[in-house]
Amino acid sequence: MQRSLLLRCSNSIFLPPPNSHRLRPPSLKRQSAPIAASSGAQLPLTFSQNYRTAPNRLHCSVSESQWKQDREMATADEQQDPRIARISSAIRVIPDFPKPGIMFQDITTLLLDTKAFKDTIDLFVERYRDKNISVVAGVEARGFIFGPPIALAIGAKFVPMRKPNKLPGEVISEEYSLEYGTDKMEMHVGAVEAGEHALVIDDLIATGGTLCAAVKLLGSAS
Ligand SMILES: O=P(O)(O)OC[C@H]1O[C@H](OP(=O)(O)OP(=O)(O)O)[C@H](O)[C@@H]1O
Ligand SMILES: Nc1ncnc2[nH]cnc12
Repeated sequence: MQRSLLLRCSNSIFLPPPNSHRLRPPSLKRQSAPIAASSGAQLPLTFSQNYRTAPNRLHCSVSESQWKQDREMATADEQQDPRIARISSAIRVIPDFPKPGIMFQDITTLLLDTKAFKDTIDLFVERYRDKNISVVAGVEARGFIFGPPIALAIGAKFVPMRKPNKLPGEVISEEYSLEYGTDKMEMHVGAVEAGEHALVIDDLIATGGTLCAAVKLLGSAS
């Protein structure tokens, strides 16, 4: 089993002040492992599953020990790869946006830093190439920024997971809770086939609701 890591966790939810937040590199997490929780556990940014062989083993929960293990591995990664600190510092943190108490993780500043942006994509590509991933599922909107270059580089198709009523074809949907509200995610029927390995890409995990919805959607697509 490989690690579950993430690009950025919303510090308003899980962790103390912004400076204690560090960028975590991407990694592969397979269906056999629990991936996420809404009860204080940090979640993976990316997720790969083979939902044909074991669809019922998918859980949006992660144990405390798994969480600690992921943190330790992430810290080790940060110490070993100098790109991670640079990427982390390129993400601007804006307190009280869009409402009091939210520490908004603003990745637009990362996009202005050409090296940090490229390093971000490269980290994911290095981790996920040659892993038999045929689908990169990008979560609207910020997963549309990071997902396509990763998909192209690893030779996978890109599947947009969109806000409701945006996709013109037949869709499957999943409702979920956000840090500040609720939303629904939709995916085109037929975009993903049974047996494919999918990698979910988004910029940030706060409650984990979005990631869980994406994983459920992929699971029900098979
Ligand atoms: O872990 P969660 O609590 O589910 O939150 C994480 C999600 O929230 C943000 O998107 P948002 O819904 O704000 O939409 P946007 O990207 O369109 O602004 C972020 O880009 C993730 O998709
Ligand atoms: N803290 C946060 N920063 C940026 N985007 C978010 N979406 C949900 N919570 C967020």
